[in-house]
Amino acid sequence: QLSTNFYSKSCPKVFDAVKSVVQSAVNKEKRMGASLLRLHFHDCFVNGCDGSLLLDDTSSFTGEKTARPNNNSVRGFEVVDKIKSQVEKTCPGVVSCADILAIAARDSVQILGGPSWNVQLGRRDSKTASLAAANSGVIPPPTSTLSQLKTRFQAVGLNERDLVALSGAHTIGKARCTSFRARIYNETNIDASFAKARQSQCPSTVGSGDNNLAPLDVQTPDTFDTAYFKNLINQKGLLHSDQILYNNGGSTDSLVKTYSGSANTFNSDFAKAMIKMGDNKPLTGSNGEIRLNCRRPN
Ligand code: HEM
Ligand SMILES: [Ca+2]
Ligand SMILES: [Ca+2]
Repeated sequence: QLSTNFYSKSCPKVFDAVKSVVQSAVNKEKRMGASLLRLHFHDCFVNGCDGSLLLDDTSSFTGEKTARPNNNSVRGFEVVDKIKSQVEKTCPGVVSCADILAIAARDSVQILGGPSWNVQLGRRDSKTASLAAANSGVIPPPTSTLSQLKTRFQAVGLNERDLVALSGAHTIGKARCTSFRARIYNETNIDASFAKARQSQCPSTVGSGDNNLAPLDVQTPDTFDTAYFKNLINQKGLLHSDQILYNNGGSTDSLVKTYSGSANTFNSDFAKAMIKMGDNKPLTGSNGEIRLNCRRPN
């Protein structure tokens, strides 16, 4: 039901408006591109791409921001607010927050050196959000096995190829010590000097240094490239869920090799998979609403 020309009459300037805010946010801090990309993922995996993640808690529901995968982790809400207020100035009441996340994700990837694609549009915003849904495991934890990752992606219409391509998003951005502690101290499929370097900033004791950050891609944390896949081949994946994609004999090993050697294949598969992910259960027609403020229902 979505289409690339959804706003061509009602808000043709939406693309310029989003892009300019994303550009200045990334100019200020490269990591923000990663953070914006992740927001679209965490929105789409919980009850579809409906902007639910953006809602603050209200008296009638507790939202998703404090859910396990999100708490002290997802960021970029102020940038989304800035985009929304720019877009509202240009075309009041027309563009959904869910669509803004999809466009901002695309722009972020492109600005950091990755592919671009035509974003499918026409999503509407949810009037509510669910802490329980966000905590239910639909967003897989970094401790997941490969088969758990596949199941979670399959549940939203994404296959194994999409899983590997989309995991390539970890070519940018950062993770907290608490997300990779178990891997760097306990696992064997990890490069020894890499583990040592990470351990120096992430103490083994649970609760100490939990929020210390490390780049997901040890080589080029601010560039959207294929270094992530080269890291996996060198056993330098930061998360358990990263390294599991290249595990000597695993079903995804050959895809990792393909992407590590071909930016064109990776870029094209990543773009396709992003469009598929963005197609998950959108609200359309008269369902949902166009929120005026992304943080609360109208
Ligand atoms: C395959 C399953 C996935 C798992 C288990 C996973 C897990 C994680 C974890 C644990 C972090 C670090 C969070 C923290 O420590 O605060 C992270 C960061 C990130 N993830 Fe994923 N992720 C997955 C897939 C994806 C997908 C599909 C995307 C986007 C298309 C994505 C984009 C990102 C980005 C860009 C960051 C860095 C964010 C920042 O620096 O603000 N991830 N992910
Ligand atoms: Ca959602
Ligand atoms: Ca990179």
